Amino acid sequence: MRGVSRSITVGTRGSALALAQTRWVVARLKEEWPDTEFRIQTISTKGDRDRSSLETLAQKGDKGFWVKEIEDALLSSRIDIAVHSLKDLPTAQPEGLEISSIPKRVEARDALIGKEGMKRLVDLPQGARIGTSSVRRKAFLRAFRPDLDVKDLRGNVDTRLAALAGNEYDAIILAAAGLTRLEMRNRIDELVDPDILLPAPGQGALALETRSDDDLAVEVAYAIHDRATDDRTTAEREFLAGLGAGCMAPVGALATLKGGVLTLEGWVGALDGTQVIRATIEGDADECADLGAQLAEDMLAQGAQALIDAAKV
Ligand SMILES: NCc1[nH]cc(CCC(=O)O)c1CC(=O)O
Repeated sequence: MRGVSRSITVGTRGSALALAQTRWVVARLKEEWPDTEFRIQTISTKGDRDRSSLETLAQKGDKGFWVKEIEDALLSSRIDIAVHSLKDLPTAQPEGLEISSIPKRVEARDALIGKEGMKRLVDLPQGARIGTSSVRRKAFLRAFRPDLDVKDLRGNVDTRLAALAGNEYDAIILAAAGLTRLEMRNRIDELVDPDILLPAPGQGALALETRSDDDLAVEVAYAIHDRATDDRTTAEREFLAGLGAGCMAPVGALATLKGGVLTLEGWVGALDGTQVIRATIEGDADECADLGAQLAEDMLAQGAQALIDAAKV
């Protein structure tokens, strides 16, 4: 039996999704550390309170939008482990904090939920109104189907589902992993092919963040680490970092692993859908960080910076 002498406080945002994924993490940690006591502490972030439009948020380019207050709680030892959606986490951690564990990712793709007769992207009629919360989805959807009316839709998963029930949208797109964690996988009408809509870097994966010098919390968290997910998401996030971009940029990345070979695909799109730069790189999984950085360089040479900058204004 493994146990640690002190209780561990796990902190997260208070949204239904954040709580569902934190309860999942704590249940997994409990399996590994049956004699340890875990507590869950919720913390409100700027992202939970700000009701600005997507464009305004992208303009602010605010990196720690969903995480600043949680990282402050870690640094002041009010919590010991923070649970984040990896895609919301800036690509660099503040001094004194580190990502000490990345559990296995089950689903990176985006999901479509539509009204009757609108249950697949290819079946949507001309001009169908699609609600989404990210500039990445907007850019890639408009590139795939310029005829669609892609509209802003912010809020938590419940808010977005309620909006679909109203008259303003014919379909909505959101991360499949979030719906799965909320036990709403049965609501998904289509898992969108990554060839149409490349997921956000790190989408669907979780990250456990700790103080770097808290050996106990680091060890506890690491018990549910998944090496393959780490390699894949490291490549994806290094790509994002190499572009100098964050989670509010029109950037997609998805890495796959086969027999130690990592293949990373990256896209950068114009918000109006008129252009998508796509590139792929392949190499040894041990070089995952370098592969991401190299792909970013390749894309910058192809003019990616202008698309990223344009999406901010
Ligand atoms: N920015 C919000 C956010 N952060 C993580 C998820 C979903 C779960 C995940 O990607 O791990 C979502 C909602 C969404 O994109 O639909």
